[in-house]
Amino acid sequence: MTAVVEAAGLRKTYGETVALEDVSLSVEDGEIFGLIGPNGAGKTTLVRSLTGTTVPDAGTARLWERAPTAVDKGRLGVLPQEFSPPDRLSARELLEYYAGLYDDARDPERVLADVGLADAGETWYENLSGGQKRRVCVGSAIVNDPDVLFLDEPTTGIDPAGRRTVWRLIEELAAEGTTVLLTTHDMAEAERLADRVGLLADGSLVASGPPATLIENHGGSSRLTVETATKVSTDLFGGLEDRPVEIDATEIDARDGSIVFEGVSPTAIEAIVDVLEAEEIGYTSLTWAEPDLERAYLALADDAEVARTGRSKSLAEATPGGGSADGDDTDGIGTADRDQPTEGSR
Ligand SMILES: Nc1ncnc2c1ncn2[C@@H]1O[C@H](COP(=O)(O)OP(=O)(O)OP(=O)(O)O)[C@@H](O)[C@H]1O
Repeated sequence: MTAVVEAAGLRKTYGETVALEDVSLSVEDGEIFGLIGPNGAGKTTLVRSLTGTTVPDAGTARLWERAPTAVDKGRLGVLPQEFSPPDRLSARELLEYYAGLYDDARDPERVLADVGLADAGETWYENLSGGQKRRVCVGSAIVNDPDVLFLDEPTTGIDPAGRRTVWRLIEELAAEGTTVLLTTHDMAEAERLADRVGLLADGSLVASGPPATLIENHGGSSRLTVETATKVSTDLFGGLEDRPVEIDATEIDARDGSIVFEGVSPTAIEAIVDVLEAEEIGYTSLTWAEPDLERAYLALADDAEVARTGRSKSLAEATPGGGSADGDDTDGIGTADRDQPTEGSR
């Protein structure tokens, strides 16, 4: 396999903000690479470095072993996070316009159908719904039939059925050999589409690998959540050491209105239900969840946060009012007199 997209030791700062710190990755020919990470982690900055729309302070970005700015633009498809095409063109006219910029473009009518807009071709861009607008933008990024496609949150605002349409389209493009770098906050999207996923946190690539490997290594274990009308004591299940009933779980955690069994085996469900019924505890639902990419992501992002600040963000977020768990507000951001370095092109 050949590396088509490569970052080596990329660093990018904006004033005091370190947007990227020593980021290295490579995306192979025909691969879909998913880039995930919290808001402000540096994903867009990485995409912009790789597409030549921002210049890193250090390190190199390469497409087919060349500087991104030296690559024939006809071979690239780029869907930025925010994209504002001319309002007063219809969806069809917009795709025809973008197709006209390339010597060898796809049929705009076919692209309209591919993004699920065959019936909205006559509608002006400004009159399309938010999700329809995003579909046109996805269409405009693929109209030149690119060899490498950068998609920054392609399905934001698109309804679930439309999302699947776009997912199938991305899968088809990859099957035909297009290399895709996909930025997303939708873990189901990353899990379904990506051959490999990279997690950026605070400008650093903290983990990468196939979704199944990240899930296996960081996704925890199977979990049963029982929604109850009242708070239930874990003592009912005998704690972990001294159980009156054998509940096969690694951790039992009582919360307000729910009790969570971690590392629980399916055979334990019957015993749990027996306890609830014997104790006459009403419950509204029992939800079984296998580890998934979302849980792996949360665990990895939290590890990164702890490494950076010494504190768990999930704890801080669980605190009413969104303050930090220990009440320390030294991280609060003052708005007065704040330097806000910008780069003109953003
Ligand atoms: N042009 C700019 N000027 C100043 N700061 C910037 C600029 N672009 C990005 N930043 C800062 O760099 C950091 C990384 O931003 P970036 O947009 O790359 O994050 P992201 O991972 O794409 O976030 P999101 O998930 O919210 O889209 C943030 O702290 C952001 O405020």
